[in-house]
Amino acid sequence: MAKVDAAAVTLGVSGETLMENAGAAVADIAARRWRDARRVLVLAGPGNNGGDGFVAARRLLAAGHEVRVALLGERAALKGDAAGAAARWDDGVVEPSDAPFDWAELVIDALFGAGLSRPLDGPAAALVMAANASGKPILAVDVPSGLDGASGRAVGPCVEADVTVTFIRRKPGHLLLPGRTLCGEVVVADIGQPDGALSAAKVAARLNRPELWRAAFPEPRIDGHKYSRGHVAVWSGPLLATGASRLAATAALRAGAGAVTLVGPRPALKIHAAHVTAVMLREADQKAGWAPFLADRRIGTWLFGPGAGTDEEACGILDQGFSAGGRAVLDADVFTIFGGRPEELGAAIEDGGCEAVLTPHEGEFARLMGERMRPDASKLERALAASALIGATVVLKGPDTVVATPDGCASIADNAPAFLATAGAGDVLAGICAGLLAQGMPAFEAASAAVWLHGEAAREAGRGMIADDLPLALRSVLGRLDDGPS
Ligand SMILES: NC(=O)C1=CN([C@@H]2O[C@H](COP(=O)(O)OP(=O)(O)OC[C@H]3O[C@@H](n4cnc5c(N)ncnc54)[C@H](OP(=O)(O)O)[C@@H]3O)[C@@H](O)[C@H]2O)[C@@H](O)CC1
Ligand SMILES: [K+]
Repeated sequence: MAKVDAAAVTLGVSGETLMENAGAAVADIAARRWRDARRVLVLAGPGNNGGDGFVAARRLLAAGHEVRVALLGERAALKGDAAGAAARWDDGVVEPSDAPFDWAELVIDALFGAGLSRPLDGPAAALVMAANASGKPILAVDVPSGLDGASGRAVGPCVEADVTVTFIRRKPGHLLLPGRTLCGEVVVADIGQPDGALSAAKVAARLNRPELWRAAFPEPRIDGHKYSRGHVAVWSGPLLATGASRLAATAALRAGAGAVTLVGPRPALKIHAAHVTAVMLREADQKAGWAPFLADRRIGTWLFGPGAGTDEEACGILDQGFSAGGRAVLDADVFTIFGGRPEELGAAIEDGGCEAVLTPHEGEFARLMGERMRPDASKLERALAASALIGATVVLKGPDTVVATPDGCASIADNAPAFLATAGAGDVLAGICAGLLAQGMPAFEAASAAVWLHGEAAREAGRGMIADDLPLALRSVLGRLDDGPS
């Protein structure tokens, strides 16, 4: 944002104008969201976030509100645009310790934004804790004070906002947890930044929405047939662990793959046979494994991991997958097999000439990566670093699932409902992903689409859903995709 700011100034829009527009947007949203709030307390900090607060204070006063400003730091110490904004505030300011929380009906948090450089302590921490304890509605300017907008982390005390008004674009911290919950509802306001200013920032991460991948989403062709829609091979778990691979296989089919085959030992297939109809079954010869099947020219995509096990036999089957090449979705037990050895996983993927998508949750990710990650790295940074190290698309799952590619693209999802955290849901996600890859969707788009569809399917199924419900719920979600952007 600092680069965008600088580019805006070069393109003829001053910092003063941007700040005026930012403060105006805050005042406008405050007045519209809290129509009945007459008494507004603005908490202003020592930088430009505080400057936005002074602009909002002046505008709310002009609109007929009663406004008080509590300033952290000395008025004379304000610099640049913030000093200008404070100079146009004709009233006085009060000390933070005198901030009239009891009097206020709305609190505007303009203490710290993008310039937060360390955990809050002393009077700043006390003011943030008093704001949270006041029970009054809080509108945060840019980010709740104390939240790191780049990582979504709050290393010290942090404002818990009801609404956060940010500018130009969401920042990763608005989406990554715990940031998302500390922000409340996020409103993005334009502040008159000139066209072209945004290209100054290399935007690596995007919000996961259909607009991101819709153009690459596979459309069935009227002259197509089941094999032209892609064939997915899913390695089955053993006799007493077939459920996970069956969930994945069913999901791959629902995601539009033309054909899906569960491959495994006969005793496991007998269990599958009692459950599936459209999913095909193929016995893997005890010696030859699934290598002959994968060598079939129609199998372009294979999925290994859910319920697969980690014994020597499972490792051998996984090796056969790598040797077969093609597109691979690697989940669950793969991260135990390669625990602490991500470089070796990367080498196996590369040697096989595979295009791989890995779908670990946080626990599996930690197991796979061992000690390699900086402890303070954000989820976004960790997913990008692992993806670059391994040479595969990484789907780091959670309520804020990040999809990252080796060339530095990322998406962050915010649509998964809390009740999606349930047994088997991850297997369904891996299956959707495989189903989309099999239809030729590029890995980043396929993985991002799978994550979004998975979240929407859970919403569609509603509370009380279990993983078994998700594949069927995909039908309505896919149907709505045709209705245009949501
Ligand atoms: N294009 C845009 O996006 C636009 C952005 N705009 C706005 O500008 C905001 C960014 O402004 P900013 O860069 O001045 O930083 P800001 O957050 O006010 O804080 C810096 C001050 O806080 C201090 N400080 C830091 N940490 C501290 C701590 N823990 N405890 C105590 N002090 C601490 C730090 O001191 P220092 O670290 O130097 O000692 C410095 O004095 C942005 O969020 C948005 O609201 C709009 O106006 C226009 C367009
Ligand atoms: K703030």
